[in-house]
Amino acid sequence: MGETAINMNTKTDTTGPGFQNEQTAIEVRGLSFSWSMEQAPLTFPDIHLSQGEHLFIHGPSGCGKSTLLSLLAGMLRPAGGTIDIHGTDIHRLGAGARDQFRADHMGVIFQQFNLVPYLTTLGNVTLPCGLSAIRRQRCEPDPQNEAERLLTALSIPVDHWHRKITRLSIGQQQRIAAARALIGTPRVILADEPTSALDADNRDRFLELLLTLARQHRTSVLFVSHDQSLAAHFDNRLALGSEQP
Ligand SMILES: Nc1ncnc2c1ncn2[C@@H]1O[C@H](COP(=O)(O)OP(=O)(O)OP(=O)(O)O)[C@@H](O)[C@H]1O
Repeated sequence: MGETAINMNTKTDTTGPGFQNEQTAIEVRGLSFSWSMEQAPLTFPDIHLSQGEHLFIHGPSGCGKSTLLSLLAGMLRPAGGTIDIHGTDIHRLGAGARDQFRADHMGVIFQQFNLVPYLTTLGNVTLPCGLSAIRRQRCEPDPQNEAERLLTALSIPVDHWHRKITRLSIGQQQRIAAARALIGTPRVILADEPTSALDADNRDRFLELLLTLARQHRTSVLFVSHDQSLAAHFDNRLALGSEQP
């Protein structure tokens, strides 16, 4: 078995303005993961992100960006290393507690959206509030109103709000996945290629809204994208694989 770790030429710059003395949001140390015995393990650079910082993660296809987000979300278990989110080592939690921690504190935008096909747009957006009392209590004034405000900000027409999600376009579904991640202001947003299905106008509006809301609520954002033109919106960048930052 070739156990050579994939060479992760990395550069991380987490010296964004004004965050040096803030509370640590994410601390990743010595992280590695193996998909199988046949594949060389993926190794990841250490990450330190203070509360409210935004990190842009990029790198060539297959370098491990989605795997890293799944590890951070607690959906994959590392082969080695630790992931602390706001002081909790998430992989020391049992499966149920880890799921609840994710529901309470993380908004995840998956590459494949993971929307619930039999629910409406509003049903999908308010879903995290049914799974987490913390997220529900943070909605102003209530989950329905916050969902409507997010959908309006993301330009989803009112007549789509009560439609089944499968009757919406891919670009609309991607924005609904974003609204679901943002509702109830989680502490951390993990976004995997969240603008891949959007045209340039919607992409810019989406990114502006995501980062504006995140700044207002001091939410930390880890944002994965191939699209290097988006890097300028972020204080901090992390290059995985052989690509130069
Ligand atoms: N379910 C899986 N089973 C086995 N190997 C996997 C699986 N998912 C990913 N891999 C492998 O892990 C490595 C990292 O994959 P990952 O999807 O994290 O990369 P990525 O940087 O997100 O790629 P992309 O930019 O194409 O989405 C790749 O070599 C991939 O083939």
